[in-house]
Amino acid sequence: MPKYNILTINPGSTSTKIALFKDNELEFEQVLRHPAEELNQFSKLIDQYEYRKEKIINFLEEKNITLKDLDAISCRGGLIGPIPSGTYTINDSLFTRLSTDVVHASNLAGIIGYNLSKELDIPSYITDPVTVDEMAPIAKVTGIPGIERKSKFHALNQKAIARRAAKQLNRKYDESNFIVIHIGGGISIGAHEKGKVIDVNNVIDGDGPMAPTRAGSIPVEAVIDLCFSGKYTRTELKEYVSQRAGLTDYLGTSDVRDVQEMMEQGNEQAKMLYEAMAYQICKNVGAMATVLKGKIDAIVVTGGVAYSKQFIRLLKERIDFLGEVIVIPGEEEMLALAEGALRVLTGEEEAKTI
Ligand SMILES: Nc1ncnc2c1ncn2[C@@H]1O[C@H](COP(=O)(O)OP(=O)(O)OP(=O)(O)O)[C@@H](O)[C@H]1O
Ligand SMILES: CCCC(=O)O
Repeated sequence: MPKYNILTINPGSTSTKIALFKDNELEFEQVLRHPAEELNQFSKLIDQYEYRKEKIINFLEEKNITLKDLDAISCRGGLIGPIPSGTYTINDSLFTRLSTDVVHASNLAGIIGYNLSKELDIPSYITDPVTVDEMAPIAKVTGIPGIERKSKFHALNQKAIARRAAKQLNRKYDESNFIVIHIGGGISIGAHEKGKVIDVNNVIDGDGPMAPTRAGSIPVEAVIDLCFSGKYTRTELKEYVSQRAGLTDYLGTSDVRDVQEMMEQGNEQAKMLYEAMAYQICKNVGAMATVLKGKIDAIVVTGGVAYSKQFIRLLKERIDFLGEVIVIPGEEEMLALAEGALRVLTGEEEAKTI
């Protein structure tokens, strides 16, 4: 049986991850770093398109990968408005959605992927973009008519990791209930009920726990005061709460390993903030436990910070009583992208379109 060569593309704020899969077997994975001095030449994210595309093509050429041998390109999907979970063919209409108002690096994946795929005459896809929306109507209600809570989270990794946990437990994902905690630069905590994420904090717009780079939920009155303080433009304030707040602003680092080192050296503020982050995560887990009415097959912890046994111990102190805690550190986004495309290429699933 011939295998499919699938290129996966997953851009972050300072790097672009690419990987080549033969079906779901990883051939190689590479992080292409984008130093600040190179990114600083672009005033808008969309302007980084050519630069990142060139980096990918140059790297593949250096590795002697013939682009013509690719069968499909699978891309991280970004902020494109609420859509159901699944794999989507990138067509002109999705391309337009991806390229309109690009405020998150993940949108660049599909923009690059679609252009490359047209040159190569192969299909390109996105799977489980950041704005996958399976939230129950009741979870969207706020106290202000016309304002709804939105579903923006690590959908790709949360879903992939929940499926893996289900496998570990010999269960089916769509017959199980999980609380998934993704702890990376941002933190999302999702209530997965029978394969649907019926409630989750909006990790992009400032909802949920304080995170390494993010403010999390802040009392509204203080936010109003900040908006009118004259200290920030609208763009600056948005950038601050989503990129430079949280541990980054308090301690000058978003690296939780640095924070642990500070604690070892007796830094009391670092210890308090580290514990506060764990405390806030647990409080949100408690909320999601009520969303699932206590019927929880497992709580699954993932993301970079899940590598820290010390942090996991802190979480367990408060959430152990709710059920089994499964730790799957890191993320499986590249594999999830390859598998998303593969399900379509093999006919197991029909690609969605918008
Ligand atoms: N062994 C470790 N111990 C503690 N923290 C770790 C360890 N390894 C990685 N981290 C932390 O994980 C965080 C990064 O996680 P991750 O790579 O999932 O984030 P990201 O991809 O940048 O952002 P996001 O997951 O929100 O998209 C950093 O704070 C890093 O310090
Ligand atoms: C949810 C997408 C990743 C992030 O910005 O934290």
